[in-house]
Amino acid sequence: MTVELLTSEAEARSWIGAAFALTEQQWAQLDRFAAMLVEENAQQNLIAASTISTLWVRHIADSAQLLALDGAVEGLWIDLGSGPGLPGLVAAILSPRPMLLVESRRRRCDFLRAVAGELDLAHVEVAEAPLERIETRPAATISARAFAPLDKLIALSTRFSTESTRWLLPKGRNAVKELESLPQPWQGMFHVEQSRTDADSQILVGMGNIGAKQRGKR
Ligand SMILES: C[S@@+](CC[C@H](N)C(=O)[O-])C[C@H]1O[C@@H](n2cnc3c(N)ncnc32)[C@H](O)[C@@H]1O
Repeated sequence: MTVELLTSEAEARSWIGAAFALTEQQWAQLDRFAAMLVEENAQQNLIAASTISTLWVRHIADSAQLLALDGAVEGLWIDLGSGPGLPGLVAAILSPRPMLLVESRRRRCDFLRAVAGELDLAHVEVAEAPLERIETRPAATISARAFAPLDKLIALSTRFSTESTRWLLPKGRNAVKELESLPQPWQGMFHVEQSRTDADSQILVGMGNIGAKQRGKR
């Protein structure tokens, strides 16, 4: 499907406002999150400095577009390797669904907790540990942005999936290549969506319990 690319900060804001019918409070929360992200970036490396001038396209809308692709309307969303909350905190501002942010680095978790606290996002939980050590919980949605190569990502996270889990995996330029490297039964669980924020990037959208389909078998 053809999507209209967001090419400016104004377009990114305008698309988010229209797509999610934002309240004033949500606008204020997104603006505050963006400001805290830029401020904290001077203390720890959260986003490339070169992307600060295009923060709304490159990070906020880039994260928000995942929520627009999510078929699940309720249930736990788990964001793997959340870093500064991309896409997890953006999705949590736009949706009241329970959000589990999994992040192994303490300073990043401190930032995630600070934002969730200041923005009063009581439905956000921060799991400060490697994903490998997180207790298994069934997820309605699993997202992972710049977290791990696809095969590793699936191996680490399949235990959180059920037959109705929605997978939202922005994969940049290598999306199709990574998908094609998966065993056939897993490939069939995904389709590819064009990113709204980068003409060369794509998002793998999947559905189901990957663990239930054994590697190499149809
Ligand atoms: C490249 S960053 C991406 C962060 C964020 N998703 C984004 O798009 O900006 C990957 C993040 O995953 C975290 N991470 C890597 N391996 C992890 C693991 N096994 N469990 C939890 N977090 C992990 C890193 O600490 C880092 O914050």
